[in-house]
Amino acid sequence: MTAPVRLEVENLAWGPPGRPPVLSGVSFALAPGARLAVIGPNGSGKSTLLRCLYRVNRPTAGVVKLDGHDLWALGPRETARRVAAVLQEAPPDFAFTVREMVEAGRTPHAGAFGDRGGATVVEDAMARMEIAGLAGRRFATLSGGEKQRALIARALAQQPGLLVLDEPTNHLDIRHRLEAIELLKGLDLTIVATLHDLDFAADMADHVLALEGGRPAAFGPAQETLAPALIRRSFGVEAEVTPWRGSLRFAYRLPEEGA
Ligand SMILES: Nc1ncnc2c1ncn2[C@@H]1O[C@H](COP(=O)(O)OP(=O)(O)OP(=O)(O)O)[C@@H](O)[C@H]1O
Repeated sequence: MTAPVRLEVENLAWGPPGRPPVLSGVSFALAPGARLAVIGPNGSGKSTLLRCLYRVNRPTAGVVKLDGHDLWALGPRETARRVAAVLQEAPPDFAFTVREMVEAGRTPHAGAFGDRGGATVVEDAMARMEIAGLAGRRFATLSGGEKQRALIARALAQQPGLLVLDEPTNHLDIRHRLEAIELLKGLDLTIVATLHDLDFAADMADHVLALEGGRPAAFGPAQETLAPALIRRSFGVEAEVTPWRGSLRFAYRLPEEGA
């Protein structure tokens, strides 16, 4: 099992070749085991930031460091041992079964002598996501929520030190959403997740990074950062924020005409 990583992002920028950056000036640090929710309106750069964290987008400026090592100085295999990603884009409609999908998470750990203990890790990951009963089914035949749980199971089988998730509660029903959040909180991992639902951001995260137009608008402890002023500024809505069982709950409405 990889230990949770310390993640440092320093003055990060990314843009498509020959075009202005769509993400810039992003800096933050997470202690090992911290959980960050990245929030912000559509098109604010959340997925772009995640792509920089799992080594798809090479920064055009700045650096991403895992335990002090530049992500781009680590090879892809070394990165895959440390970072797992659960993305919104479902994999193509291939013929893999659910078990084979989850087993694919073990690839970075397979050495010359195979992957000792890997089968147990795979079974454990499927049990945690309640998909053991679906192990023999073709992934492509699963419901949206079942697919999402299989993708999280694959990431867990990878035993990363950093888990990056793009809208992990998408497609999940209310109970599975709450269970997924509890599961993430129970993992001894550093976590970065984009979340549109601020209730779940407050439930899951100890820190929040708000992006606006590809730039950081706020970074700090979740309970302090998720305040009405930030929500109004970021999303253009009025918010009432209520403490609730150690977390926060949010009610919204559009601003009154002329307000
Ligand atoms: N490869 C690319 N080429 C051109 N523009 C891009 C590319 N990737 C992202 N962008 C642009 O960068 C901006 C940020 O996109 P991104 O997907 O990171 O936003 P987001 O905050 O995740 O949005 P959403 O909440 O809608 O998922 C958008 O305007 C998007 O069109």
